[in-house]
Amino acid sequence: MSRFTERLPAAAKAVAGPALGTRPFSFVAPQRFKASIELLPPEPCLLVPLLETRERLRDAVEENFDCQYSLHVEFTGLLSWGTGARIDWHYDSNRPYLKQRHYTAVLYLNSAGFTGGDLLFQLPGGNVQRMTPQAGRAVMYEAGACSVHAVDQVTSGERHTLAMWFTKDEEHDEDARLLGTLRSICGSEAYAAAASSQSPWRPTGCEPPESLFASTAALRRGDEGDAAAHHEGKDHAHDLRVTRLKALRLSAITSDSSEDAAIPVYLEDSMTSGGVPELHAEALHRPLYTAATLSQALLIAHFLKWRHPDILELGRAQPDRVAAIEDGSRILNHGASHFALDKWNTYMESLQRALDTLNPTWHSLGFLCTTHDN
Ligand SMILES: O=C(O)CCC(=O)C(=O)O
Ligand SMILES: [Fe+2]
Repeated sequence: MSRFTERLPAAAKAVAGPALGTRPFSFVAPQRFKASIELLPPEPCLLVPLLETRERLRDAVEENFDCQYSLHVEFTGLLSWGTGARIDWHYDSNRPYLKQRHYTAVLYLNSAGFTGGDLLFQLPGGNVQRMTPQAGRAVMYEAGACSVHAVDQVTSGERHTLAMWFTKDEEHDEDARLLGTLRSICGSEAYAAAASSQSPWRPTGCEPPESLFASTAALRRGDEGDAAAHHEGKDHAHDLRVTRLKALRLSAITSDSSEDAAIPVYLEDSMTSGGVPELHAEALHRPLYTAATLSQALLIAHFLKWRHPDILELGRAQPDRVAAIEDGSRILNHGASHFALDKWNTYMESLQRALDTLNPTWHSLGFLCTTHDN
C-alpha cells in the first residue's frame, strides 16, 4: 500500500515567493460548480460515505503533516469541473477570508469521462510537477503560499472531485454545524420522508429540515471572495443571498409570515412586461423554480448559470433572440417550474451515482497515495 509520504509544499516552497510576486494571480474557472456538504440533499447513501471519507482524509492529513488530533474540517465540497474549467496558479489560503485554511485534500472521484484537468505544482528551480487525477486517489498539501499550484483546463467532459480544507482554528469548524444537522435530521419524520422520496428537494410535502440548508457560513466559504456571502443577518430584504440572486437577475420571494414557506424564484424581467415576448408572457409569470431556503435558491441558481444559462437568459430575450432560445421557451411554456428542479435533481442523482461507484474504494485506506506514484 502506498501512502502519501511526500510533502509537496515543502518542495514547492523555494519558488513560491518569487513566483507569486511576478505572476498574474487570477482564477479562471467559469465552468466550475461547487456544492457544500451542508447544501446537498440529505440522502443517507450520499452523506454517509461522504462523512466517512472526510474523516479518513482528515486522519491522513493529520498523520502526514504530524498534527494528530489538531485539525478541524473547515469546508467539504463536491466540485464539478466542466469543459473549459481551469484554475490559474494560486495557493488555497490566498484571500483574507481564507486565512484559516491550513491544509487541503482533494479526492478525485473520476478519471474516465474527461480529458485535461491535470493538477500542477510548482517545484524549486521552476520545475513543475504534474499529476493526472485518478479515481479514488487523493492529494494533500499545505494551503499556504508554499503550495503554489494550478489546474489545467478540462478539455472535454466533466471532472469530479471531493475537495476539503482543514483548519487548526476551532472557530471555523464545519463539524459543529454538521453534527447539529445530523442530530436534527436523524430519526425525524421529515428526514425519513425526504430520504425515501425520489425528489428530496420537492417544494411541497415534507421538506428536509431547514437547518440542513440554512448556513450562510457555508456560502461564505464556498464562494471565492464574494463579499455578498459574508452576510449573516436574517433580514431578507438585505440578505446578500438575495442581492446575489439579483446579480443573476433572479428574484426570490420570501415570506415574512412563515419561516418555513417555500421560496419561489422568478426570472426578474418576467415580473415586468419589458422586453418579454408576448408569446411567453404567461409562462414567465410562473416561478422558474421553488426552493426550500435562500441558500438552496442560490445554489440552484449557480447550477443553472453553469449548466443551463439559456434558461436564465430567457426573460431577458430580445425578440430577435427568440430563435436562439427556442428550446428554453418551449420548456417554459410546458411547465417551467419543473424544468429547473428536474435538471438539478438529475444532476444530483448523477453525482450520487459517481460517489456510489467509489464506495468500495472508500472502504480501503489504499486510495491514499503520493503523487510520485503516478
Ligand atoms: O482539483 C484539484 O486538483 C485542485 C483544486 C484546487 O486547486 C482548488 O480548488 O483550490
Ligand atoms: Fe487550489
